[in-house]
Amino acid sequence: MCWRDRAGDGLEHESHGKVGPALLRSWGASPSSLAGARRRGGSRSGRRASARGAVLLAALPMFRFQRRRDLQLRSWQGVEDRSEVQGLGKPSRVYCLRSFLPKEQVAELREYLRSSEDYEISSDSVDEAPTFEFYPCARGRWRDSVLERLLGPAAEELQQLLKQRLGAGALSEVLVRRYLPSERRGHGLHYDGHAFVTAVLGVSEVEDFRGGLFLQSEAHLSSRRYVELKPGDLLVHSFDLQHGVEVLEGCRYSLIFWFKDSEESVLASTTPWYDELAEAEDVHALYNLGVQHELGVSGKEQDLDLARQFYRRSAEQGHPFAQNNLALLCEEPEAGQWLRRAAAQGHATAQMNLAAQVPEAEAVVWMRRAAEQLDPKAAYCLGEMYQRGYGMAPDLSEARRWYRRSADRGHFPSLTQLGLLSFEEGNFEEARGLFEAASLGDSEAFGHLVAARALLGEKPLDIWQELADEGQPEALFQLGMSYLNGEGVSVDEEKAFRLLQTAAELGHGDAAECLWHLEEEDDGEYAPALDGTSVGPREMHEETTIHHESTGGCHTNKMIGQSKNRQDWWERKCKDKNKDDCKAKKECDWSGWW
Ligand SMILES: O=C(O)CCC(=O)C(=O)O
Ligand SMILES: [Fe+2]
Repeated sequence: MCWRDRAGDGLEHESHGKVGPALLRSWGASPSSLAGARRRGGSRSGRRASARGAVLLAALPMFRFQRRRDLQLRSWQGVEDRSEVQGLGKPSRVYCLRSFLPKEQVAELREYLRSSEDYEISSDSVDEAPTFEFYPCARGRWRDSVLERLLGPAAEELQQLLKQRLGAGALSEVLVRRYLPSERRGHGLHYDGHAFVTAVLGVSEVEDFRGGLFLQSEAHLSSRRYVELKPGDLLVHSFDLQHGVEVLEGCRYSLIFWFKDSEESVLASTTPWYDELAEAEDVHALYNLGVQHELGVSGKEQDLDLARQFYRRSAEQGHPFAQNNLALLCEEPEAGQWLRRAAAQGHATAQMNLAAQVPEAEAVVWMRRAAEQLDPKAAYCLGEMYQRGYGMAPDLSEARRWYRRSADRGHFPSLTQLGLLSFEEGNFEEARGLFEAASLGDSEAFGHLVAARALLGEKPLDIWQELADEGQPEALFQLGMSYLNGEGVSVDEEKAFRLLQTAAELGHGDAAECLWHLEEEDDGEYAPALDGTSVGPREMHEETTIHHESTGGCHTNKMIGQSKNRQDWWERKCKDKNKDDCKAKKECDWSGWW
């Protein structure tokens, strides 16, 4: 059997004969579609919510705000809810400005987001599935005039508020996300590792979906609490709060503002606040610096020794993500010890990693623990264990059940597996439907889709052509390879190159690699075919590779935390850097916001 790390850490682990998932690291989220190649998604408005009012609100563990007060800002007056989340170290504060955006404005926003055709389907930095997101504002610059009109004043008000309260704050990105049943269902627990302060605006009506944004104070799912955001409510939190999204039913739209500490950090894409906090042994800052040095991102050089040092300092304080990532960077027996510590805390990623390294019977136990925590990848792996009879008797109905559970949580490869099971049973129509749904987020499904359609009477090349005409990168690649090798068509190198080039531009790694090798082999012979493109195949290959390495393997992290000595740090920063804001801060009740 071959298990491939679909979460991918860029290394494409494969272990033939040995069952077990490849090792998964824990990263924070990053603005993924800003880095690396992009693909444009078509309009999905046809798939919009039909569930409004039909979603039954079964009891979910909800996050409760403890305090409430009236608040007056420059152009907004309302109620602020506040609470604390106790994880590692000091409690982390969370604020919610109720009805920050007026109803009519949110209704206009919602309609705009529903009909927008701007959603990207490039790989997410956390789980590598298509993002279904877009950035109306990037690096502090708006690029969507409608959203700028609707949200610009609110972003400005927030920025002023942060400057007043914290002595720092500059709008970095605004991000729109949608969570529809056939597309994306959530985001695993993570930090917004690049953002100093995050503000999430409720967009959808609460009856349109079940679940949504959650905060989680410990590694295990049992500490997960969902936050109810009505349309227009704004949740504000700092970089040390771990959170995620899990839409259990229905459709949800969300709008996220990311602020950095200063305009310089926005322009340079850096996160200087971690450097100061790490000096005070802040467990979250240490972890985030570990990630940055491991990947060489956010202005940090890639340096695995430094990454190990930062992870170790965080892991020793009990941070499960740091323990997991450190385990993957050190030798046995230390590696196994860290992994067991993280898994014992309930960190699903570490449980999956451990399952990859222990004997079969124990592997099943750890994988089941991870799968039962709603982890879609673990559910997929458990399905595969049932299908293959790994550590237990094969059981196809249990395999299907776990694949279905995983697919319902948005894991596209599980749909491919379900399709293959239907295919093997000769149920080609059903298989075709499943492969079609899977192909949205799993490029492996394309080959199966073509096979199923061929068995239903169509010509494979016609199908690839049809999919290529729709701009599917895998189809462009396959068709390109057919023209290159003369498979089913006469050889046409120029056409092949154009197809491969388009596929590579859309982020198809194999296409970029193929172009790169061909250019190497043929010593620039094909250069004319590549004229007029801004990025040559070599650069494209490198870009795609960097994209995979920096964003892959990103199963996310499980802990909410808070920064030790943060108050001291803010005070110091305020004193050193912004005396005027410091004065304003005192007038504005410093104790309220951090
Ligand atoms: O969809 C949301 O409300 C939040 C998404 C999120 O946490 C993120 O994009 O980092
Ligand atoms: Fe986030």
